[in-house]
Amino acid sequence: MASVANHLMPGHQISPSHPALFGAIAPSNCSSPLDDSYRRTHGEVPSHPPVWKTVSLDESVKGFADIIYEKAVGEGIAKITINRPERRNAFRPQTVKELMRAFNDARDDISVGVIIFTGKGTEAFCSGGDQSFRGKNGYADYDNFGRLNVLDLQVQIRRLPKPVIAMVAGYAVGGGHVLHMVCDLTIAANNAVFGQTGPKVGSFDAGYGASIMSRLIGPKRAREMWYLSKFYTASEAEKMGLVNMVVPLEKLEQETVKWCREMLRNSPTAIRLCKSAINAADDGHAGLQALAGDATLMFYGTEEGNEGRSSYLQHKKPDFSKFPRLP
Ligand SMILES: CC(C)(COP(=O)(O)OP(=O)(O)OC[C@H]1O[C@@H](n2cnc3c(N)ncnc32)[C@H](O)[C@@H]1OP(=O)(O)O)[C@@H](O)C(=O)NCCC(=O)NCCSC(=O)c1cc(O)c2ccccc2c1O
Repeated sequence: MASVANHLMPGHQISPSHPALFGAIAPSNCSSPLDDSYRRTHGEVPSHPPVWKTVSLDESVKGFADIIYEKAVGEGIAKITINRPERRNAFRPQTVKELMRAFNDARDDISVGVIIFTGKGTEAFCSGGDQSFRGKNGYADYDNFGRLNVLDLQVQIRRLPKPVIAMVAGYAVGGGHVLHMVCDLTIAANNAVFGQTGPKVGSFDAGYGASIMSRLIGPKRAREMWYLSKFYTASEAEKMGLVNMVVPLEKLEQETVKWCREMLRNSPTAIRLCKSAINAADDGHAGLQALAGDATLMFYGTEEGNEGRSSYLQHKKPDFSKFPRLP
C-alpha cells in the first residue's frame, strides 16, 4: 500500500551497463531474443502493483515495533521492512529478533516463494547496528547484556530455501551492507549508497561481511572497501558485482516485484537447489548440509525412498533390487 509511495522520487535512467547483458541471461527489463519463445508461451510478467497485507504473527506475542511484515495478496511474495527510518533503519537487538520471526514465518509459509527485504523510506535500506545500543559486549536493548544477533540473521537468510531480494534505496552501510550482501539478489535504486563503516566506528564484520564480499567483488576490492571504508554509488556497486540491477528510485518496488514474479513462474525446487548449491562451495560443512538436506527431502518423495520406510514399518525386508543403478 504505502510502500510504493515510500520509494517515489524524480526519475533517472536505468543503468545501461549490466554484466548479464553479455551472458545468456538478460535482466528482466531487457527484451532478449533468447527469451522470446518462452515469453510467447508464458506471456509478459504482470506489472500491476501488488496489494500488500500486513501480517501479524502469533496474537499472544506483542506486535512488531521495529519492522513491518507484509504479504502480497494472491501472490507468493512476502515483504519484510526495517521500520526505523529516523535512525536510517539501524538495527537494535529487538529489530533483529523481529526480523528473524518474520523470516521464519516466510520460510514456513508454503504459499511464499520469494521474500523482499527492505528499509522504510528512501533514505536508507539499513545503516547497520544502532551505535547508541552498542556496549562492551555487543548491542543491548531491553535486557542488560550485549549480543551480536545479526550474525544469526545473516545465517538465516543464507540458509533460507527461498530467494531473498534486497530492495535498496539510500544507504546500505555497515552491518546494513552485510545484510544486503547475504541476500540472494540486490535491486538498487539510483540513490543507493553502499559501503562498510566498521573501521571508522571501531567495528568490523570479519565473518560473512568479509568472506562473502570477497567472493562477490574479489579480494582486492574487498580490502579496499574495508580498509578505506569509502562509500560507493549504485552504479559503482553494480560495476563491482555487488548489485544485480540499478533502477530509478520511483521504479524500485515495481522492478523488484517484477523479478519476484518472474522467479515465481519457475520451479521452486530448482531454485532451492540452485541456492543451496551456489552457497555450498563457500559455506563448508554447513553449506553441504543444506544441499544434502535438499537431496534427502527430494529422495523421500521417491518410490525407492518409500520402499525403505514402508518396509521398516511393515517389518519386512526392503526390495531395492527393482530400482535401477543409473549410469
Ligand atoms: C547512514 C549515514 C551515512 C546517513 O547519513 P545522513 O547524513 O543521511 O543521516 P544522519 O547521519 O544525520 O543520520 C540520521 C539520524 O540517524 C542516526 N543514525 C544513523 N545511523 C545510525 C546508526 N548506525 N546507529 C545509530 N544511529 C544512527 C544518526 O545519528 C541521526 O540521528 P540524530 O539523532 O543525530 O539526528 C550515517 O548516519 C552513518 O554513517 N551512520 C552510521 C553507520 C555506521 O557506522 N553503522 C554501524 C557499523 S558497525 C555495524 O553495523 C555492525 C553491527 C553488528 O551487529 C555487527 C556484528 C558482528 C560484527 C560486526 C558488526 C558490525 O560492524
